[in-house]
Amino acid sequence: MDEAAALPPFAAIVVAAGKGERARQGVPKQFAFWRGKPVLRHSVDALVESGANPVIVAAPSDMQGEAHAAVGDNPRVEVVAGGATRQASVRHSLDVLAGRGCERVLIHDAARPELMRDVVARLIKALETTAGAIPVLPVVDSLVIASSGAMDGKAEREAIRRVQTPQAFRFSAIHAAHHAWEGAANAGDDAQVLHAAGGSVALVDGDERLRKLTFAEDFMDDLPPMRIGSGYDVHCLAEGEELWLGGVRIEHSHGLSGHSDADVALHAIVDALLGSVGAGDIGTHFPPSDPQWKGAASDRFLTHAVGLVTAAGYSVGNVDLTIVCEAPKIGPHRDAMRERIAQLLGVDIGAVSVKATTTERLGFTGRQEGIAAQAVALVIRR
Ligand SMILES: C[C@@](CO)(OP(=O)(O)O)[C@H](O)COP(=O)(O)OP(=O)(O)OC[C@H]1O[C@@H](n2ccc(N)nc2=O)[C@H](O)[C@@H]1O
Repeated sequence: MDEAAALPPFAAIVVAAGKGERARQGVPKQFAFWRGKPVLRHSVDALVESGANPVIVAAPSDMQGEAHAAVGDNPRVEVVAGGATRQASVRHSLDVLAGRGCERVLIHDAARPELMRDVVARLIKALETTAGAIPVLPVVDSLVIASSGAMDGKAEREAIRRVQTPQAFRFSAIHAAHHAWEGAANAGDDAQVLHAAGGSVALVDGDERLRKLTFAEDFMDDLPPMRIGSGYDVHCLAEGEELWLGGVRIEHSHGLSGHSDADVALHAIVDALLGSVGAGDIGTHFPPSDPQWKGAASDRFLTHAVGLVTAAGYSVGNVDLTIVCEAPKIGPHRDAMRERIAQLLGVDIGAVSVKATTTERLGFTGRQEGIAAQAVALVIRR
């Protein structure tokens, strides 16, 4: 039987308002790519698939757009502004849910991307008998009490558990507890808030896969050492247009027409880089229907693609570009293109190959109606 179908109705809150600088991903870690999509997207999708409705995502107030982009268009997901602290984000999200008849709520940290349906089911079931339930794991290492840098006794690990999220609560209990919280210091988690209000908190089995992504190396431990991507683009040749190829302006009887500067060579490289980390294609990031890209220089598209490769935990290894056209001759401009592309990619010129070929006057390129370009990119785990 489908587990989601067996669960009673519940809402979810995903706290994603932190800065996450320790992960050094260039963006807050909840928006960094991990296993092919933003960290935040993983648990939001898992909660939606488990039946959570709605899923409230508390994101930084100045990154609401990034949060919407990260979670995609899902009618069951609502993005709200988080607060200055995790607790403020949770309290505000609970207030957003108030009055909607919500009886159960899961509260989850976005930095824990792997969320298993069986953990959700265990947590929701525990609410039949307690006001709160949290997933925990035993401590396997021996523990010591430290004092001034020295061992000051042994701690009984049997009495200690490692706590994870999501944490499940009867809505009325946790909502009241957050508003009653007197603690000057920020509560470590929501179970402590409920416990301080006298609520009972049950322990259920957690899962090692629910680990929190905190440091840069957390983003790399399972990444394949290398990934490749390919890109292909075409643009029409037209009189009165400028000809930009490989980031270089070339004098020619015709130029390329398009929404941007139509640099078909850079576009192929952009798609190869985006493809290497599964980040869509150039048109999803820079829609030709979006007026802001009218006449845009394509080097900014390449810079954006390199940023996404970096955020995914990779750096550019090498790129191999082939320009397909009868004219102009690419040879005289090859090294200028290689130099400009290497500069944009942040790699040595030796990592950039620029080739050219005619199609023996065959097809649209042979009739000089347009220029095509294809590229392959290798990215290497940082
Ligand atoms: C660089 C930009 C800047 O706006 O414009 P140009 O200067 O090339 O015109 C665009 O990003 C250039 O996007 P590009 O992807 O080459 O344009 P198109 O071929 O028209 O595709 C636009 C979008 O439609 C999608 N698409 C395209 C063809 C197709 N049969 N189905 C699709 O879903 C693609 O995934 C792409 O995201």
